[in-house]
Amino acid sequence: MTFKTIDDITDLAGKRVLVRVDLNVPMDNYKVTDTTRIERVLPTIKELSEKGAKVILLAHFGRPKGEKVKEMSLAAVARAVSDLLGKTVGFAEDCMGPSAAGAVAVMQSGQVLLMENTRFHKGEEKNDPEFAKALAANGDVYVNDAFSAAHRAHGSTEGIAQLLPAYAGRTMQAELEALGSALGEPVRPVLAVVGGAKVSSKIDLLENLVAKVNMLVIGGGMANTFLAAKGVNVGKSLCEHDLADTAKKIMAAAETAGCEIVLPVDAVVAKEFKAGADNETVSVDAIPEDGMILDVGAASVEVVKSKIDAAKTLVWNGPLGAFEIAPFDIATVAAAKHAAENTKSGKLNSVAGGGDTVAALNHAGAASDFSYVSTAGGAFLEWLEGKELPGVKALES
Ligand SMILES: Nc1ncnc2c1ncn2[C@@H]1O[C@H](COP(=O)(O)OP(=O)(O)O)[C@@H](O)[C@H]1O
Ligand SMILES: O=C(OP(=O)(O)O)[C@H](O)COP(=O)(O)O
Repeated sequence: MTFKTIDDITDLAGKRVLVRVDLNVPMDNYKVTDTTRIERVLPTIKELSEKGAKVILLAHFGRPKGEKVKEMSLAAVARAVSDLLGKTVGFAEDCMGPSAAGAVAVMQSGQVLLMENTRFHKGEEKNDPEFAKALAANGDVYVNDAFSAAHRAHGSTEGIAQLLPAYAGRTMQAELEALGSALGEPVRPVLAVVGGAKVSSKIDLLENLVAKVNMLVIGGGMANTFLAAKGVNVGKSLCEHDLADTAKKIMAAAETAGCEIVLPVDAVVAKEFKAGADNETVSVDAIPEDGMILDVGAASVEVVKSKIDAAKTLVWNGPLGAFEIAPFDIATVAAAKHAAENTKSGKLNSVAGGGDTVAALNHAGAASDFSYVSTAGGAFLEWLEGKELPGVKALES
């Protein structure tokens, strides 16, 4: 597929450039706790700004479902972008309408403005053409630098690209090139590790993924849904019981494809979701009724390590446990360090991605030893499945 890049935009000086970025960063009490995604979009912002464009950033944050949710405002993120860019980043209270237009109208060449969360409008996720039109009204051209949101056919990732001349940003280009060269023809056996909390939005892609990989380790919140589908009582754990049939279908597809599915054999359970909560490690057959699985147990970690040893290529999205709250980071840190060691010694090609996964690898001190770290989680897995990503497709020239 070919697409235009920033090199193809003529006469950038003074142009209003709407840049879709992914600023869906891990946050704690209005403080950004991992800045990787921001750092990755800085080259595009800097280049456009240095070439005299008016740089207008569009982004989503969390899943506010079309409502204005204070905790999901991008105002705090604007400050973090400003600090890392070393330049003031203005903030518009809305991504469309009078406040957006007013903020854009007073911009000078080279200035940078971040618009409020696009998902505060229902039209974003519906990819409503009227919403896309309202976004497009503030720009002359559109640049998509959010590879990690390119699996979403939303107003700011797909709809808008139909309305304005559309170009790929530097990170979008770099991600596609790096993933192509790291995983275009992966050396087998290939191991996928999938964990995290976005169960309903990622479970479907596992059905195709099992046909592409030799082993699939399932951890984190995702594992609970599979365990429950197998009749395990997961107590009060994060679990999507209504997806039991989907989980069963995936396990059947894996068997047909000859992909080994590895589920936890033990779990660290607690009664509260908080740092330092009292916890115990139990077999998955003995989860207390009032317990929550917050990490996979030590025996499961050993199994995961042995699968990493058996693999020549690793793709990883989603932490194995609630790594933000100690001690439920133990399994994720141990697996990350093990994969980093195997990569350093040349035994493993390791690719990991996802906002929280990257934060977890940084927390483990392992990110720099991975072969490649993508900003994308779900998008990267869908790319691996061989799916066309709507946000990328819309850039096709
Ligand atoms: N057993 C679990 N119970 C609840 N939350 C979990 C569990 N395991 C992992 N998580 C949470 O999953 C989140 C990351 O999931 P996800 O957003 O899917 O990953 P990524 O952003 O890397 O794609 C983290 O915030 C982590 O706390
Ligand atoms: O964080 C993201 O994806 P990821 O958790 O798969 O890395 C992207 O910003 C997409 O967010 P979404 O999964 O709410 O559409």
